[in-house]
Amino acid sequence: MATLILLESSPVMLAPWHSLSSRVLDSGNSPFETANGKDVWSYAEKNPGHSKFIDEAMACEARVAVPAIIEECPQVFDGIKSLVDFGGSNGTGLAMLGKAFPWIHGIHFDLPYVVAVAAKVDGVENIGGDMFECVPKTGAAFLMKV
Ligand SMILES: C[S@@+](CC[C@H](N)C(=O)[O-])C[C@H]1O[C@@H](n2cnc3c(N)ncnc32)[C@H](O)[C@@H]1O
Repeated sequence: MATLILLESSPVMLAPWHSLSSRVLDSGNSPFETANGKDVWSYAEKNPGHSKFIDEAMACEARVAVPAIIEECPQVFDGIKSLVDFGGSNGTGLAMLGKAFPWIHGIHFDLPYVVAVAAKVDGVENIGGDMFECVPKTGAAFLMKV
């Protein structure tokens, strides 16, 4: 979990804590936007190093959470032919699900700049897009921390 702790304690992520009043008293902008000039995902798009930092931090949490899902509730995936991981970051979680349940056609869906640098995984299709505008057709949806 080291990368997650390093991300959350980085100057970019700590600065919003000093701008909490922006939400309550001022413009209604999020504290992140007040501190860093853009919302969190636009900021990541313009700062590839920070985006990679987020992806790696999400992956270290996924390496803990997804094996627990696979071990504790495999029956959830019975009969599922296709599954979209919405906001799947660098695809770490979906790759683990695909390995555990190889009959599932996985679709890794995230913002285009995130998918562009995600690893290619056998049995997994990468699709970039904005989930608030259009989503791929699928049998099931997987959302973790989104
Ligand atoms: C907190 S991360 C969660 C990552 C992953 N699901 C996990 O739990 O490890 C949120 C993800 O949602 C993606 N995201 C944010 N807004 C999105 C949108 N409008 N459409 C698609 N993906 C989006 C981000 O790029 C990011 O990868």
